[in-house]
Amino acid sequence: MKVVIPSEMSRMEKRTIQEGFLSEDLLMERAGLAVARGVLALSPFPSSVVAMVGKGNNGADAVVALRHLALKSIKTAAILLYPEGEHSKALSLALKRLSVAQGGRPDGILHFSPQTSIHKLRHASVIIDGILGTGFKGEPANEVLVAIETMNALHVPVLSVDIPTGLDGETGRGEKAVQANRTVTFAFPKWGLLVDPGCRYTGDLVVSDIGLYPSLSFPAPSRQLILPEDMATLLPKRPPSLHKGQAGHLLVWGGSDGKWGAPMLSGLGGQRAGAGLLTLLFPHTGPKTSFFPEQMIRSLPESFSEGLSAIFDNIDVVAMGPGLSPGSEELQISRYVLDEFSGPVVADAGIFDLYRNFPMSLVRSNGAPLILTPHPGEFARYLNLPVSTVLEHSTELLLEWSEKLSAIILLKGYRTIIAAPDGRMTVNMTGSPNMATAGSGDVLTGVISGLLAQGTSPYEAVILSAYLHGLAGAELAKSRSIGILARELADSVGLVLSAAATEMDQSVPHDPWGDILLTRPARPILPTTGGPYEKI
Ligand SMILES: NC(=O)C1=CN([C@@H]2O[C@H](COP(=O)(O)OP(=O)(O)OC[C@H]3O[C@@H](n4cnc5c(N)ncnc54)[C@H](OP(=O)(O)O)[C@@H]3O)[C@@H](O)[C@H]2O)[C@@H](O)CC1
Ligand SMILES: Nc1ncnc2c1ncn2[C@@H]1O[C@H](COP(=O)(O)OP(=O)(O)O)[C@@H](O)[C@H]1O
Ligand SMILES: [K+]
Repeated sequence: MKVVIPSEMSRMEKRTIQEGFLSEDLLMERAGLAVARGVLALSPFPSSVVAMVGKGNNGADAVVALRHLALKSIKTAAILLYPEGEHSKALSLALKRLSVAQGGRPDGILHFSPQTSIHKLRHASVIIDGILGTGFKGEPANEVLVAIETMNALHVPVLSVDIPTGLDGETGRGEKAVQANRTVTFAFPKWGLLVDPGCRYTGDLVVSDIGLYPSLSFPAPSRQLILPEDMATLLPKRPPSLHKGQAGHLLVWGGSDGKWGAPMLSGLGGQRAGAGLLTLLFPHTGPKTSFFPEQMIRSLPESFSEGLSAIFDNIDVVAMGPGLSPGSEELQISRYVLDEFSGPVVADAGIFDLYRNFPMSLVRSNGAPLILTPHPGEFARYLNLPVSTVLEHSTELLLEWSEKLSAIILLKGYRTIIAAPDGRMTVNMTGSPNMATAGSGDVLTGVISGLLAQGTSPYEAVILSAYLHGLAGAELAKSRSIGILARELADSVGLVLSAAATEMDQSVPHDPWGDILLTRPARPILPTTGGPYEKI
């Protein structure tokens, strides 16, 4: 599914109006009606609905919603943050229409003050947040901050129009944003609503079609979200005559004393994703057998400078880094893999420590595909930045570094995000807190590598893996929400992949104009900066 940023959204709106001959009034009617429906989803029989109204079209949408509710005999009030002279044309018109629908009640349209508005707000069944939408830039002005704080301090359900006020739709930043219970967004989800920390402010996210012409906005989607229906086109094809030699040979190189399990789990992830053959490459001091008998072991010779090419012959994909401890031999081997091995390389864990003082050296001189899968702590160490900076600026950092390194970067987390050097980005929404267990990330590295080994193209392999890996955790959570082992997560990947492959051909009838409910994030909100990665 396409995901947009605010500038794409306003371009789409302008061109739909100018070239598509749909009026702003009509689009706003549809938007307002979707919001009114959202209000009733939160509170089916509201005693009163109050809207906090800014000066732009976000406020106008909220006022249109109030009118639809007033016409159904629901008590409504619009609380205005700005004097009439500052209102957009659409807002002025919407207020006139509301006043008629309210029968001209003097307390139907009021001006905001923290002292006098609090009574009305506190007794509302739902508050509509129509202060700022996609026109928001910078930091919320003072009068907006006061309104946000007033709303957040009350225990009244809040429905945000398009985006919670104070949230940046392009990056998901917004420490002081409205904490919504539901957000009704128009046409397409905005990137900032889906990524962390923005996703913690949206509540349930509903995407409502309002009739915009997406083709009038951009030639190709640059940002997206993976939905179940996207899987059909991404899954590797497995003809009936397939033999293991055709399903790819994955080599996982990693491990160190105390951490031999990490590469084994990556190997298992690759095998559960369908790789035909799996070899673990260990130093000569490493184990000679794997915990899993289906995995082959190859030991590096004590002096390996001449022998590396033989090791990587006939290998389709290399995953390197799980459990790896940095050292000069490790640098030498990784250089060989990056520059001489011609297949895709997935780099994780120990590789980020190995290259932390010279991050640009991770570039592959042979130009073959490179995929990096750090968690925020690893990415921060690798770039020598505080973790809080990585968490706050994840979108920008991923775009910048994937271009610099010519690599696909997947940043793991509650909402994993993926960036490609050409500017494409994907956010993944599957997952479950039961995955917060050692080795989950190792499994993901393996799943990506396993799909690559079967010939899936790099970007597709990465986004599909993030989706499947999260789905596997969520499936397991149905029977075990706590205490899973990473090896069980890998097993679950195999099961969800198989289920997806069998369901692939069954088309589900759907309503293309229907609202889409995207998410039910956990509440209450958690601190978004610092957090557990600070300790790593
Ligand atoms: N896109 C679509 O297809 C459709 C969009 N629709 C709706 O329109 C909404 C976008 O409307 P919009 O462009 O009028 O912007 P909106 O967010 O209401 O506010 C703009 C005002 O905010 C102000 N402002 C900015 N930053 C600020 C700050 N930090 N602190 C304080 N103030 C700040 C800024 O003032 P300025 O800084 O320019 O003085 C400006 O006057 C969109 O979200 C959706 O709800 C639907 O109706 C139909 C189809
Ligand atoms: N609460 C959660 N919601 C969604 N995904 C999660 C959650 N907790 C962990 N994960 C996923 O589990 C994986 C953990 O990876 P990582 O931190 O690298 O673990 P390890 O290093 O132990 O293998 C990531 O893919 C992350 O997205
Ligand atoms: K809003």
